[in-house]
Amino acid sequence: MERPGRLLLQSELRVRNAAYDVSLSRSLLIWKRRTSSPVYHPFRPSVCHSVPVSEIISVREEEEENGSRQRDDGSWKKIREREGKDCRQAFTVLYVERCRQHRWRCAEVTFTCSDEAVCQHWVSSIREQLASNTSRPKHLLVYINPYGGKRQGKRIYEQKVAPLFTQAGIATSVIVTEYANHARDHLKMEAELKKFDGVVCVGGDGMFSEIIHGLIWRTQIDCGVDPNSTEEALSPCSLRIGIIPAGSTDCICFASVGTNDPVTSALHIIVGDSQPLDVCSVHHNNMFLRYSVSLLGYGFYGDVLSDSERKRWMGPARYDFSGLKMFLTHHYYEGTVSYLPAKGIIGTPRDATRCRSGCVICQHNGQLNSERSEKYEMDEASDSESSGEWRTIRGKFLAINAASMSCACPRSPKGLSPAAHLADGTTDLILVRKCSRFNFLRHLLRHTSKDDQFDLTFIEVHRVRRFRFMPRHCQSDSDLELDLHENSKRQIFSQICKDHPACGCAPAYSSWNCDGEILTHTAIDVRVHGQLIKLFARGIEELPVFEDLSNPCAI
Ligand SMILES: CCCCCCCCCCCCC/C=C/[C@@H](O)[C@H](CO)NC(=O)CCCCCCCCCCCCCCC
Ligand SMILES: Nc1ncnc2c1ncn2[C@@H]1O[C@H](COP(=O)(O)OP(=O)(O)OP(=O)(O)O)[C@@H](O)[C@H]1O
Ligand SMILES: [Ca+2]
Repeated sequence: MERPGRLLLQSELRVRNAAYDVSLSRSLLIWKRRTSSPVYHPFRPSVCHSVPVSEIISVREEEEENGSRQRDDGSWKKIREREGKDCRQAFTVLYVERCRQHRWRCAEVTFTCSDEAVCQHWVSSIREQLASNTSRPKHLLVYINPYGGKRQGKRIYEQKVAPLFTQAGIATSVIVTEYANHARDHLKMEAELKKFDGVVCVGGDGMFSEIIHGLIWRTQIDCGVDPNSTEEALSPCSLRIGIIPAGSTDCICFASVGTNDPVTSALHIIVGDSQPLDVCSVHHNNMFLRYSVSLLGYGFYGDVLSDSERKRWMGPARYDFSGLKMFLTHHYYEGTVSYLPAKGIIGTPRDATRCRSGCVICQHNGQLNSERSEKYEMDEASDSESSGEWRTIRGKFLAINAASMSCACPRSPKGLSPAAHLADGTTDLILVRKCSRFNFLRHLLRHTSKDDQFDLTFIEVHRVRRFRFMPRHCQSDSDLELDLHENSKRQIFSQICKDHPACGCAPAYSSWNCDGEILTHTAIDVRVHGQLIKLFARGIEELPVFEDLSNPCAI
């Protein structure tokens, strides 16, 4: 609980006709029921509420006419007329109320006071406090994907989010995308980012990935950095991004807020939260492909995604059907993984830490990472293969997953890598070697339970800063032209085999699932850029501990 600062205002006001002592300080609004009778009522708890000023959404005056009160949205609210008393002034405070499972909702309380001047003073004082909070957005650029998830993006925004933004006095420019990559291209070329202090993504993980692609690209261009380079450090984006979940997995929203509820996300945007986030850049032979913040998956998750793309009409259920189909098909893929283990960090993929609000591991490793990037700039040779720090693993894999965050989502509440951190500058590389369906099912089941996901013999996990993957069939460039014919023949066969599952042979290639989009290449080079972007979120809050004695109501 925040300690109350210096008192700014203190009055006796009424809430539903009961008398309350109401006080406003720099950090808290408190209203405490006056125990009217001098005798202490041992059974009546002295009702006291306190709300941090940083979580007040807005304050509005209530006009009153003949005993009933008109709200801003035109609906009428009866108030009990006080016999013979003069007309009373009233104002309503809207504030964040925490519910179960990290959900937030907008609660309101109406104060009536006898004297109009007092009422005006309260409204203007609270408004002054809100206006002085510079981390709150004033003008947002909103992209709505009408096509993702259950195709409810527009309805979700219009019914649940826009009214809250209006209440909070936030101006919005809304763009409903008409085709894939519309948002990315608009951000790259047309958007005048100077006008806005935030971007809102109404859609799923794929839409978010598209938006950060546009935003990061634009930021590099504006800062004179070549976005294609594999060695140059990228410039961080100053604009925060809010996610209104309207997709099928929504794991980025789930892992950074703790729930995929649109109202909760809208409230985190309104109060102006800020959560840094790692971003992976993916290249193929020095050509930039895409950014990833949640899952880069080859093998199982890649096949699930490519099979589900044809079933988008099923909405989110498409993943379960494709998942079952790919589980039964049980293909494995050969290739070589090389990675650069993260040095000098605290935390491992199998420790008991969890990334929560104010995560010390992200703060510690994040700084380390920024210091390192200066050093890195100097002697970037240190990262080349010759430095000997790189590890290489060759083998047959059912899945190769790089989780830059826990990837917690409704399907898998703990996530693919429960101890992964949002902003620690690393990604957890999970290698699932060829094994029996039974064992693979044991591994999958652990995604939905709390057991240690990695204590199985055929699984290994490494916390890395960079990694590369080369499928076995993809020869190194030198001898490529020699058996190009051989290769293309094999690719043709593998394509034929892929299209006709009846044929028993396993295809040589899977595809990479990059935040829910299929990558165009399988041989990739991935780098983690620590805390490259920021979300309108605060990480998953620890469950509220019992009100400690420093609770302002206890005074
Ligand atoms: C038997 C129960 C097994 C339950 C296994 C649950 C695993 C769920 C793991 C979810 C991991 C989500 C990672 C997030 C990736 C996102 O960036 C991306 C874009 O949104 N989403 C997907 O690629 C979407 C990926 C969604 C993959 C769903 C896979 C469903 C597997 C079903 C296997 C059933 C086997 C049953 C055999 C009897
Ligand atoms: N107007 C549009 N028409 C067609 N496709 C679009 C449109 N707008 C965005 N897209 C594309 O739709 C794809 C999927 O969108 P999104 O990720 O929001 O939904 P989803 O895939 O169901 O959710 P998740 O990624 O969480 O599983 C994105 O790659 C995005 O580029
Ligand atoms: Ca990370």
